[in-house]
Amino acid sequence: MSNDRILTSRSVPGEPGITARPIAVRFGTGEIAYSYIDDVLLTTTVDKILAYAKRNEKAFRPSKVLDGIVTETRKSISHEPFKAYGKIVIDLLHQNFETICWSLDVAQFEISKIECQMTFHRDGEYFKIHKDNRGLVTRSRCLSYVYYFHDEPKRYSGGELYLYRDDPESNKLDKTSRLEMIPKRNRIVFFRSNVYHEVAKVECPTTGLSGARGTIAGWIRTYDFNVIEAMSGLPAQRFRRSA
Ligand SMILES: O=C(O)CCC(=O)C(=O)O
Ligand SMILES: [Fe+2]
Repeated sequence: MSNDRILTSRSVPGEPGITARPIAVRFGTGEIAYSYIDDVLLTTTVDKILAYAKRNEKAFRPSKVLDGIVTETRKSISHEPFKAYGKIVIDLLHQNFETICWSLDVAQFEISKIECQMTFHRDGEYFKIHKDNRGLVTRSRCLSYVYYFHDEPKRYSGGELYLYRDDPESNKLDKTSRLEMIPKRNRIVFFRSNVYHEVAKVECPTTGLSGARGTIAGWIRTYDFNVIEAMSGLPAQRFRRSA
């Protein structure tokens, strides 16, 4: 695709869990682009994250949307805020922030906060089409990231991440514009939080977290009202600086 970009990712000094893989790639055009970096953590770190999740399976709860648990919209289990190993991913995002912004044609902005949650989609689970920044409390999310991990060999099928554009004329979701990303172990994907996206239903023959579709996902937020308004198309005045 002519619009694809090859980017250079940086390792994080003093963080042995992160590899210095040199390539990130972008797919798609305009606003429904996503970019990714493959093989981003050491394989031993991926194994440790999986082992951590399985050891802490009891800490996972049904995933929520803004209105709480709404299983017609979102079905999965999450662990939030996710501290263990979250720091590695957050360091990685800080270190590669310039590259990530460039890959998505977003001007660099002042980061207020990076959120982080660990989620598993098991057999039959999904997340229907949504944007990550439509609520008052989520409006300051600018960029979304998703790090993928799962047992090897991969046991599940489905679970694709689909991105959709807004039709510029009607400002409504254009379902015909679907861009597909098939989750790959040890890949981190980035997209703008104002892009419609969905997680297709997962099919997985195993139970529990074994073989399921694991992610560490979250959002890079800003304080900057101008950026919030430009990215979300919604008024930002009601945010305090801490939001
Ligand atoms: O798991 C994914 O691929 C996307 C997750 C997502 O859309 C979210 O957590 O808001
Ligand atoms: Fe999302």
